[in-house]
Amino acid sequence: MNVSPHLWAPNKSADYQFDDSAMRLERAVSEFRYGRPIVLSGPEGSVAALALDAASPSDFERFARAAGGQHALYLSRHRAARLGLSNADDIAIPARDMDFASASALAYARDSATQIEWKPATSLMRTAGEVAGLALLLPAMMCVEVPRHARTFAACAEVDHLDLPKSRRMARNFEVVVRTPVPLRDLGDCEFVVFRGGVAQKDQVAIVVGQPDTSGPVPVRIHSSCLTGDLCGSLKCDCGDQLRNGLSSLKEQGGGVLLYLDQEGRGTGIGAKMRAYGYQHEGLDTIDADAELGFGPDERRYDAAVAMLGGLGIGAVNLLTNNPTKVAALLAAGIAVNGRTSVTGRITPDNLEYLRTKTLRAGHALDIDLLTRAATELSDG
Ligand SMILES: Nc1nc2c(ncn2[C@@H]2O[C@H](COP(=O)(O)OP(=O)(O)OP(=O)(O)O)[C@@H](O)[C@H]2O)c(=O)[nH]1
Ligand SMILES: [Zn+2]
Repeated sequence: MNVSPHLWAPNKSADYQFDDSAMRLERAVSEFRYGRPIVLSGPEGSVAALALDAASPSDFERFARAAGGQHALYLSRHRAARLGLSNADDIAIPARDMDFASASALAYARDSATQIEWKPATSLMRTAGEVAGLALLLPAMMCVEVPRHARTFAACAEVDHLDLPKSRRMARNFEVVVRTPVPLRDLGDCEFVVFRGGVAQKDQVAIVVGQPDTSGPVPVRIHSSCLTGDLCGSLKCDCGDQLRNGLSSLKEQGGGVLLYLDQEGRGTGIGAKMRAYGYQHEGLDTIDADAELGFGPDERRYDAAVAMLGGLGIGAVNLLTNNPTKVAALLAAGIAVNGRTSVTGRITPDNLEYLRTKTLRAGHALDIDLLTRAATELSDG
């Protein structure tokens, strides 16, 4: 049936305009992950960026051709420090004659060449680095300034320099999708509360054990997902034990809440975590292994946790953790932390160094004497 143009009266207020920061970021995150360039724009112009971690050699070549040789390799300050280039700056290394293998080696291989020319990264490149973080990609990308009116990257997803600061304000917009009872072994009645929101985030789950009284401080465990430890019983960390001991402790305390956050690998993602394991097998500790890949010691944010506690009507907690950053994040968000209890797991030959690094380098409240005795006993056989 043909509709006469006279009968079609578009309602302007119902148009799909989609001009918001979250949408632009989420599209850019998705494009980045598929190995396509994105464009970052600000008052100083525009920069196109291609995430090395997601790009194939042919994506790399295509980008280099489009950039006309003017492109540079962006690396985070953590990676720059590992290469001995800069302790303070994210950097940009001119890449005219760089091939895919050399760029990848500079981005994340050990013992890469260190005598190279570099400049501090521009602020738009740093914005691209943050988008890579949201996309759970390594903070390493090819970048090129896009001349005004150039059409080369016109089809690419675009992010405005203000989108990230704006999206940080949206990072705490979470809604409850569903609440459903799930009986759990040894714990009895529990309820799973699924939250959806944030920017480029998966759904997050709160597990309510028993019926905690939210009028006072609630026993709470904030647990970052660990596929290897929680699900598969990996001996390389204590996460699985902490998950189960944490839930049991909530029951013993008469009920409480476990927030299961989508923060695999301290917020770097399962891909980066497994790459970091490769470097741990070569002898690096967990923090240096992450730095080798360009990451800081802990890339996690706790906006989702704060939003979920708010959604559950919890304003004061007794936190089950050894991690001072979690306590600080809640306090900074105005949540009262009335107490802190340790949650521990088994010490094994495989997780001993992981636990020692947490204590000595990340300030976790674990008993270092106990860990040292365990190390001696394990080495004595
Ligand atoms: N990058 C990296 N992440 C790891 C490694 N081992 C475990 N993880 C991650 O470390 C995080 C552990 O999180 P949590 O269980 O919340 O523990 P935590 O920060 O140690 O603090 P508490 O358990 O609360 O004391 C999870 O995101 C794991 O996926 C590792 O070797 N490298
Ligand atoms: Zn773990």
